[in-house]
Amino acid sequence: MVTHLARWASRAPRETGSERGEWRALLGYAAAERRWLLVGILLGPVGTLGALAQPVAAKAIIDALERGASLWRPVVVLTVLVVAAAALRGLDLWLLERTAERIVRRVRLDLVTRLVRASVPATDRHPVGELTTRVTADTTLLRSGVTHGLVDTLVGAIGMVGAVVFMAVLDVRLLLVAAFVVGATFLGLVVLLPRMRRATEHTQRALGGVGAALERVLVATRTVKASQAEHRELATLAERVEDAYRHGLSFAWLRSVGGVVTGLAVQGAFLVVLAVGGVLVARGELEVSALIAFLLYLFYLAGPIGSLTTGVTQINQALGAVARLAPLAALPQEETSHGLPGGLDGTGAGGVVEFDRVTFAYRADRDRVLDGVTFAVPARGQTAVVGPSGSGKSTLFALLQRFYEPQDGRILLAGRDIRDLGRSELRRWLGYVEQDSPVLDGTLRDNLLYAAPDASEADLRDVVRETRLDELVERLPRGLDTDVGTRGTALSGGERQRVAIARALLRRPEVLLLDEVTAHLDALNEKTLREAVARAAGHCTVIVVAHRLSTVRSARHIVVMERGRVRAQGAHADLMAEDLLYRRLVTTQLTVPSA
Ligand SMILES: Nc1ncnc2c1ncn2[C@@H]1O[C@H](COP(=O)(O)OP(=O)(O)OP(=O)(O)O)[C@@H](O)[C@H]1O
Repeated sequence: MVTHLARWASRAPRETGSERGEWRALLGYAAAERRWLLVGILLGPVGTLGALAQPVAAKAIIDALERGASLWRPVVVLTVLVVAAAALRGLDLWLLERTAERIVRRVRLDLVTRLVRASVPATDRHPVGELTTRVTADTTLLRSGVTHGLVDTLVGAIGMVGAVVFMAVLDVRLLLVAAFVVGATFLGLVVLLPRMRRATEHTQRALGGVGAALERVLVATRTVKASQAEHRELATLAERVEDAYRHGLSFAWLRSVGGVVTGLAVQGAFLVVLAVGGVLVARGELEVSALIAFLLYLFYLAGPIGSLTTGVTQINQALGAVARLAPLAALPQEETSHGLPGGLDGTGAGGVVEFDRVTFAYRADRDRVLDGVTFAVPARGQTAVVGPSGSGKSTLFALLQRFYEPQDGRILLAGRDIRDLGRSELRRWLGYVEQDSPVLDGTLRDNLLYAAPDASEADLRDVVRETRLDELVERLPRGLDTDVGTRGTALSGGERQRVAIARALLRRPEVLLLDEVTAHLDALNEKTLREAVARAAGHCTVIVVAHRLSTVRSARHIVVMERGRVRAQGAHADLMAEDLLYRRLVTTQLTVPSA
């Protein structure tokens, strides 16, 4: 789904930073709903004409009164005008609200799609809370600007021009006096608008800050409480909320000033017109009915001026929202092409997975995390990767799944460069268990079937048994259909890990990537996991970032990483005999004994 916002965001930075570009994006969204907007725009002036004609009808009643003529016709005309104008306004409002909702639905859908499909490096750079605020709060601002803002501005302008024409017909001299009102209002708007936009921008940024600060607390609630850091976090949050309040207040103040300026201008002009008009009536140069009609137009003028002010303010806010949403719309997406023709067909020469002189840094201006890494993983069985913390072990998995692209070298899966496979084809072959073993909000069944939604009930039961989750299923009140809670808080650490492994196994991957947790598991849990992984290694290739002695002992092949390089590789006994770092790792880090 490509939107105007995304198209605009993908253009040269010169244009994305410009008001022209923002306008283009805003009108692009409006154009997508042009049919209904047009109806809304047309209904607005029709209603306005109905309202504009009311003073004329009122004048007709007064004239009829003066002449002693029948009143019923002008009274009926006035009543019809009043009712029709109100009905049209209601219909217009409903259509506009509906169009606004449709536009905002489109924008939100587009943005969430882009966020979910964004590449891993792109999302790494944004705090989640801030992204959430953009998608919710900023799109709401866009909502009003792109519909009510545009329509109010147009309807206000038409109403103003209409009133001016009618007033000119009635008396040009009085019109000149009224022009003062229009001039003063525009002058006020010109001064106030940029300030209002800045205030909105600051408010929205502060709101993004609230989202980011809240996310920081909520993802680590237990750590925050255990560290007794609530008051510090609350202080930060309160500061951000206060910030949003201050800027919101300054916007409200500017808006009120705008309202007072336009209100005073209309009232002031009313008094001046009354005085000047009174003199003209006294001199016999103006009819009383013409003066009354003129004054009614003047009062009427407050409406279009109000519409115009609100409309321009809303457009201004929406333009700001467009500018803030643009970076989200420009988030680089993971390409989902199917790669070069010909899928995978069994094992390639030299091992199922092969790293060939792979060099990688998370950012171009940072140190290399992997530096010329070369090793091959034999088909079937377990290969363990060990090394000191930060030596680049988990990064190997991230590259193998193409979350990131190496700057140099290549990675082969079954003899084919993974870049030629396309991400979806590649990931179909892989199962991945993260170090944190995340459990998603939902039932145990949802969690187990997450990576293989089409797995059969029999397969599900098999995997549950293999990973010894059957005991847990029996214990849970609703078995597999028990809600395991937000972020899996209803499960123990060991259970979470087994759920994560079961989820990956159910996918029946050719290559299972397992990032072992460093936490010490009890002997039973560890044995269960080891057996489940050993069984998996019988029919697929298991690569495990190992933190336990039992894991390296049962591995066919061990790769020792040190500061982004492969330092040694081989079997456990050989490495124990030959490699100092490995020996040290075994005695210091891989200390969890075999159960
Ligand atoms: N998303 C990221 N952005 C930037 N740097 C990262 C990112 N992920 C990891 N790093 C850095 O890359 C280096 C290697 O990290 P990696 O997670 O691969 O190490 P590891 O060997 O798996 O460590 P551990 O055993 O502690 O899990 C570390 O210095 C880490 O700070």
